[in-house]
Amino acid sequence: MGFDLSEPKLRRAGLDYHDLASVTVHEDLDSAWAALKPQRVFAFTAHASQPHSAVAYQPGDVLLFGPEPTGLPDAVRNDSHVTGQLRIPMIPGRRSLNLSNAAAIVVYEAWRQHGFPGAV
Ligand SMILES: C[S@@+](CC[C@H](N)C(=O)[O-])C[C@H]1O[C@@H](n2cnc3c(N)ncnc32)[C@H](O)[C@@H]1O
Repeated sequence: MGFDLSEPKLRRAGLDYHDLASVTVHEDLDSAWAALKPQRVFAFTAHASQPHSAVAYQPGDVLLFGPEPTGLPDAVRNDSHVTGQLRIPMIPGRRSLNLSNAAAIVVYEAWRQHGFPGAV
């Protein structure tokens, strides 16, 4: 994953919201595929050409992001479970967004497409 999920750091990063998140740590990618049995997996990378907003997100979709320092390795991007590679548009000359911002943009887009269920 590329960062430490140990309790003090997670608590600090998540402020008082962290216990609202449901987090599962899988042993490795194969264990994650076995547990999730995904129909569709979107790998997010600045190297893709299709924009993240071009997809109609569905329940059960897996959104796959790379670790902060290195991004997704080629072997993961080209894993047979990955059904699409998507890019979040950026202004020219920028290499990438940080991981939390990238994840927030995509999750929010999926939530927006479904009419923000559960929002107030
Ligand atoms: C900080 S970035 C990784 C940077 C890494 N040094 C690189 O050049 O690939 C962490 C993760 O955020 C996601 N990400 C960041 N910017 C993105 C973009 N413009 N489009 C899609 N995914 C992005 C990717 O999943 C990436 O692996």
